[in-house]
Amino acid sequence: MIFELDNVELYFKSKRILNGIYLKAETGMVTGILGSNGCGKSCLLNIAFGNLKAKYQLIRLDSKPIIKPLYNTGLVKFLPQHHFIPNGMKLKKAFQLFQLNWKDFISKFEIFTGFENQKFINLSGGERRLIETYIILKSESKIVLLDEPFSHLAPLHIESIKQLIIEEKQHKAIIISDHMYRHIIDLSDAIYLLKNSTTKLIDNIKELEDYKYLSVGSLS
Ligand SMILES: Nc1ncnc2c1ncn2[C@@H]1O[C@H](COP(=O)(O)OP(=O)(O)OP(=O)(O)O)[C@@H](O)[C@H]1O
Repeated sequence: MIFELDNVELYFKSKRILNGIYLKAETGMVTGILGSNGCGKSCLLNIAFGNLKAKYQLIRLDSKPIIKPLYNTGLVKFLPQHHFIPNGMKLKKAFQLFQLNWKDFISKFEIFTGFENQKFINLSGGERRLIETYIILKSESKIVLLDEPFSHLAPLHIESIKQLIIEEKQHKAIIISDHMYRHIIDLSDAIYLLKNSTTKLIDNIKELEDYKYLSVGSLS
């Protein structure tokens, strides 16, 4: 499946946030979005999901325009920056709702053994992020949108989530944004830099320094 987001123009009052955006993602690929704070990465993912309506936007799936919000197609899962599992929900209930097997999860993340009756609110920030990222990555979809999945995660968990992303991309198109640019560079088959309201497809990662997203020497 090929997902395209095209010709996006977003304003908040008279402030232009996005303009002339193009982004393509496809099954078998991880598409990374990099950009500085406030450049519009979360807005872009919310527009893709259907949470936010821009002044102009065009979404195509396999070249066909999609008019209804993408979340209504049943094809997409979205990890937003904020938590989406209710505080009082037990973990086993969250897994049930997303039709995921708790034992499969435990086989990858043993430290959660015995946590199935815990309420979401009783987990640490990193534990909550890990559970939500796992649920979004593993549950049924064709397109996955991940907004800062690595926030609050310990290095070993980041490596496990990266491994999961590599497994899941075999049958999904994955779009990911995070400030941990080295992990994004590692994982991505294509990278877009969001700067001056628009996307630039990065051919050579040195361009990330040329466009002043990174300071010179960061990549050496
Ligand atoms: N509901 C809103 N009303 C007004 N302005 C908004 C709203 N939501 C976002 N913005 C503005 O739009 C811009 C882009 O926000 P966005 O959250 O997409 O940035 P981001 O690239 O994800 O930033 P960060 O990396 O810091 O999370 C920011 O200047 C933000 O202040």
